[in-house]
Amino acid sequence: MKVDLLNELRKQNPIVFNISNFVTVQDVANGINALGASPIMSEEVGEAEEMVGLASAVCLNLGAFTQTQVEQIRTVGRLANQQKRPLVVDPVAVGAVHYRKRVTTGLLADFHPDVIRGNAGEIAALADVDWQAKGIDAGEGSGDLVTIAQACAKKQGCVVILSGPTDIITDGTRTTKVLNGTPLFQVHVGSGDMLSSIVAAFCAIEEDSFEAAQTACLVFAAIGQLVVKQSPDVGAGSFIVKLLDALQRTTVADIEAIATYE
Ligand SMILES: Nc1ncnc2c1ncn2[C@@H]1O[C@H](COP(=O)(O)OP(=O)(O)O)[C@@H](O)[C@H]1O
Ligand SMILES: Cc1ncsc1CCOP(=O)(O)O
Ligand SMILES: [Mg+2]
Repeated sequence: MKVDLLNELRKQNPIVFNISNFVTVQDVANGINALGASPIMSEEVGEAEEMVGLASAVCLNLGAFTQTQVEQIRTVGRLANQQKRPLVVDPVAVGAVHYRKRVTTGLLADFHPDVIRGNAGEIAALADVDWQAKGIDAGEGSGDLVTIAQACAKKQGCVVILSGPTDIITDGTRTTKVLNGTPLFQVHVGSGDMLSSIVAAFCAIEEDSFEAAQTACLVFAAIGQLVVKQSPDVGAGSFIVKLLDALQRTTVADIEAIATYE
């Protein structure tokens, strides 16, 4: 695990172009900014080519799109492939809404992501595995999560992150489980969206998407865990504030001291 990619990220301060959703856009921007990357957002297809050109990685969040935005997302995804920018997709609620699954499947036929990051309900849906997703949340299912993540990686031909109490990162062959984290991530809407853009930030500075993805998962989960260790009384409101502080201040050594993965 290359935890010191975090120092490289802070040194390079890569620009990450995000198509976010209106719910969590500010968390995403401040999250990657605090960590050490440089966010930029856009909703206008007319500037897509320039946006992709100036960015070192692109994150497409499918959390709340209109038909117009789907066409912007399609254009940006194709441009990211053409301009060889690392591309991360977050398929929010694709397991809970048939319309989203249909649109997302169409988008994934038009461009190729380097990493897909979702919870169990979302990754199961993209692997065509039976699962009861619950809105934006993972929901319930009985399948083995490592098997589901690997099936999704093989089907989609990219690195897959199945996040949750344990994050599973796989390219279909290599697989890592990150055991760090805190249940408080679940009481803040936007935790997953922040992680997806942080994955894009690491992809901007590390060519191997699997390495980038596993480091991003460890860094984010460990920093959340450290927040709770340092402030045991933290609740849903103060968690995000303290998380932003910790994204800015936590060192590679702090993370290495509690890193738990296999
Ligand atoms: N119960 C939990 N314990 C520890 N970490 C968690 C838990 N649930 C989620 N996380 C962490 O929260 C972040 C967001 O993951 P997740 O909740 O799966 O995404 P989403 O918000 O898209 O459903 C990840 O870093 C994950 O490791
Ligand atoms: C509530 C909500 N509705 C549409 S997108 C969104 C945010 C999802 O954020 P996350 O997947 O990070 O919890
Ligand atoms: Mg999500």
